[in-house]
Amino acid sequence: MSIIEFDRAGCEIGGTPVLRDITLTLTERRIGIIGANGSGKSTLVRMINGLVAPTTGTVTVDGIDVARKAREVRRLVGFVFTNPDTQIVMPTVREDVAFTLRRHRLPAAEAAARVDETLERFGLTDLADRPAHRLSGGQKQLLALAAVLVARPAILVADEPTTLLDARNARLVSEHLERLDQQIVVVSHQLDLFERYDRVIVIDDGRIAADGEPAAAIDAYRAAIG
Ligand SMILES: Nc1ncnc2c1ncn2[C@@H]1O[C@H](COP(=O)(O)OP(=O)(O)OP(=O)(O)O)[C@@H](O)[C@H]1O
Repeated sequence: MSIIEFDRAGCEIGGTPVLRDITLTLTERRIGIIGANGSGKSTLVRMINGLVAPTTGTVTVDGIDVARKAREVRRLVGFVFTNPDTQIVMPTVREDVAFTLRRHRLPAAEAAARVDETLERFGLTDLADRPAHRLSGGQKQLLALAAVLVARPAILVADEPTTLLDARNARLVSEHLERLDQQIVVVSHQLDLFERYDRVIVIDDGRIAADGEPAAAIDAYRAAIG
């Protein structure tokens, strides 16, 4: 697993502190982040791939400073957003997954094989030539995952990846997430998603309010929100 390290990291946006003094070393395979609306979860996970830079302290991934070397960090850290529509950029399912690999300069046959293998893994083979924007919400989220994971990042960060999905599709996406070999960091309000995770961190008003085994951290969060 990679080492994600927050060292007294803080973030101010427009003069307002959003995260304060976060010190964390994340080495577990499956990490969940929970907390109330506006507590700072998205900002925290966006720091892991340099989408947001800390305004104090540092965040590093395997020793690489995300503020200084965001591009290098993004090769290690894939990011999936809540709304897959914001991530789908190509007309068809296959083209969208293949698009990610354009920067990788792989031999064409190898790139095609990787795309096929990734489509298969996410149950998208039969939909490969369909217009991506016409997929269902669940299929779109699987496509967003496939398009990020085809590049084989060491870490996958997912910010509320099941929020827009119905219960069946939410379960499908969360099962795919759990099966990944990658280290995953997932933000969700759907607390049962984290039952089998290795570690859960509770964020409250920009600070770490609890951190540990899922059951204990979730109980602490439930107690705090009454
Ligand atoms: N780009 C921005 N400009 C202004 N304020 C921002 C920006 N990004 C975040 N904030 C503020 O920072 C705080 C934390 O936001 P963040 O999105 O990290 O919270 P969150 O815990 O992910 O919330 P939610 O559960 O609602 O998604 C909020 O008060 C939000 O309004």
